Amino acid sequence: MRSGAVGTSAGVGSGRPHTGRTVGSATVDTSSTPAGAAPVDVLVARLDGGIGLPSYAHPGDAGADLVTTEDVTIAPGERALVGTGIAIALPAGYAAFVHPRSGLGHRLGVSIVNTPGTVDAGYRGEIKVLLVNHDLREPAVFSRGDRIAQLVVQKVERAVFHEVTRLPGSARGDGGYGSTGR
Ligand SMILES: O=c1ccn([C@H]2C[C@H](O)[C@@H](COP(=O)(O)OP(=O)(O)OP(=O)(O)O)O2)c(=O)[nH]1
Repeated sequence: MRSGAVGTSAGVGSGRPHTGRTVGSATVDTSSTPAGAAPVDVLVARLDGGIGLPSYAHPGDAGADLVTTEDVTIAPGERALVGTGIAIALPAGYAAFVHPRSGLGHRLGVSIVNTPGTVDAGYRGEIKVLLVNHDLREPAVFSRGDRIAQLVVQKVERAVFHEVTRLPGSARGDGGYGSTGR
């Protein structure tokens, strides 16, 4: 929990321990994981000593912020592959997804070309972010240490693909691409 004028309260009526912070008369859930779920351990190698570990801005955030190791200016409509200075080893059965930050999209028109980027459990290289500046007029300017993306760690399934000649029916069928109307 961040320092500040926040308190810890016991859950009421849930029958289980519950941590929260009090904002006005409301209690805001500050648990960073679903009830009873332990956080997953992810090994991190810092490839750039001046860069910190990925970090969650708030309890309960899904994405841990990633920063750029370099100063970079992206011209309107251009893209740039940017290093984050970290490499990770995820447990088997997990992947990490590199998502854009909504604030950068709103403020600068910056997103990620291949959003979300997929970091495989077996990948040991530096996590990089392929930023794109969608703004038509203004360059996007980032300094070393600026937060450029967020990393969401998730469990993933491995599928076994079984070929069939005919798929089971469904309510949607092959409708898509606006088939339900506007
Ligand atoms: O935004 C991203 C996306 C991917 N990667 C790294 C981790 C991932 O495990 C690896 C390969 O990514 P992906 O499978 O998307 O790349 P590909 O174009 O299919 O290349 P490859 O042939 O290497 O799989 O690149 C990143 O660092 N950032």
